[in-house]
Amino acid sequence: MEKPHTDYPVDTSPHRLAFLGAGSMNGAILRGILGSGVEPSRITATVRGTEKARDLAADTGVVALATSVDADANIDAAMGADIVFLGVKPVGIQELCREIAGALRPGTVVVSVAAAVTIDMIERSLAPGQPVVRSMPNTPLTVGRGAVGLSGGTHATDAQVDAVAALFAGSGLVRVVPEAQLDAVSAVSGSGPAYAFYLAEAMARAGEELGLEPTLARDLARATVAGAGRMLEEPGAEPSALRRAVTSPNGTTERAIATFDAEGVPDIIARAARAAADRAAEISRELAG
Ligand SMILES: NC(=O)C1=CN([C@@H]2O[C@H](COP(=O)(O)OP(=O)(O)OC[C@H]3O[C@@H](n4cnc5c(N)ncnc54)[C@H](OP(=O)(O)O)[C@@H]3O)[C@@H](O)[C@H]2O)C=CC1
Ligand SMILES: O=C(O)[C@@H]1CCC=N1
Repeated sequence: MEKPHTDYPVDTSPHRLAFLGAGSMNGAILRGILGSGVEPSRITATVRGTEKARDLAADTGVVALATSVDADANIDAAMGADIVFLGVKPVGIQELCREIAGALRPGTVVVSVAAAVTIDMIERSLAPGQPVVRSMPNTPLTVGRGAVGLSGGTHATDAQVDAVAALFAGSGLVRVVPEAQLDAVSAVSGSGPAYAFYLAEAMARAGEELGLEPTLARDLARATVAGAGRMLEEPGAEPSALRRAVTSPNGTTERAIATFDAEGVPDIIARAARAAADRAAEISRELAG
C-alpha cells in the first residue's frame, strides 16, 4: 500500500497488539495496521458476537475472541499485549478498563479511540501509573488514508506516544495535540468522513432531480468526491486553488459556488462542527456523572 504523508516512522517493531471491540473504528485501525505490513499473528481482537468474531478472523487472519461465549476474552487478549486499543462505545470504556486493569503489565500502553472519554477518566479506571494514550482516529485508516489526533496521558512517556503514533502512521496522517483539542479534532476529522459521504449522497440526489438515472447519479457523485479527495493528496495541493481551477469566470461552477455562499454553506459547516464538538463535551459531562 502506498504510504500516506506522515511525520512518524512506520512501526516495524514486534509489538503484540490487542483490539478490544473491533467494530467500525477499531476494525478500521486494525485493517489499516495490517495493510501497513504488520503481521496478523501479532494481533488479538475481541467482539461480543461469535459470528462477528468468526468473520473478523476469516477476513483478517487475526485471532478473534467473542465475549458472549468467553467471559475472559478481553482479559486474555489484554494480558499478552504491549499496546491495547479500546474500541467500544464511550459509555463502555471505563467498565472495560476496570475489567482488564489487573491483566495489564505496568508497561502496557492503553490506547482509547473513544470520543469524549477523557484521559483522567481512563487513568482512574486503570492501575495507578498505567500509560494511556487518547486518540481520535477516523475510518479512512482502513484504506491507508486516515487522520489521527492523539494525546499522551500522565504516565505515558514520549517513547510510548511515539510507538502509538508509529502504529497509526502506516495508514494515516498523525498529529500529537493537547487533549483539550481532541473534541475539535473529532469534529473535523473524526466525524469528517461522514460529512464527505453526506456530500456525495446530496450530490447524487441532486443529479436525480436533474433527470439522471439514480445509478448514474450515484456513480458520478461517488467518483467525483473520491477523485477530488485523491487530488488533495498531491504535494502542495490547496483546496482553494483546486476549486478555482474548476471555476471558469462567469461559468457554471461560479453560479453553483455563489449559491453555496449565498445560502451560508461555510457557516452551516462551521455550526455542524461546533455541534459535534459540543456533543463531545456533553458526553464527557454525562460520563463524569
Ligand atoms: N465510527 C467512527 O467513525 C469513529 C468512532 N470512534 C470511537 O470508536 C468507538 C467505537 O465506535 P464504533 O466503532 O463506531 O462502534 P461499533 O459499534 O461499530 O463497534 C463497537 C465494537 O465493540 C464491541 N464490543 C462492545 N462491547 C464490548 C465488550 N465489552 N468487549 C469487547 N467488545 C465489545 C462490539 O462487538 P459486536 O460487534 O459483537 O457488537 C463492536 O465490535 C467509540 O468510542 C467512538 O467514539 C472514534 C472516531 C471515529
Ligand atoms: O459519532 C461519533 O460519536 C464518533 C466519534 C467521531 C466519529 N464517530
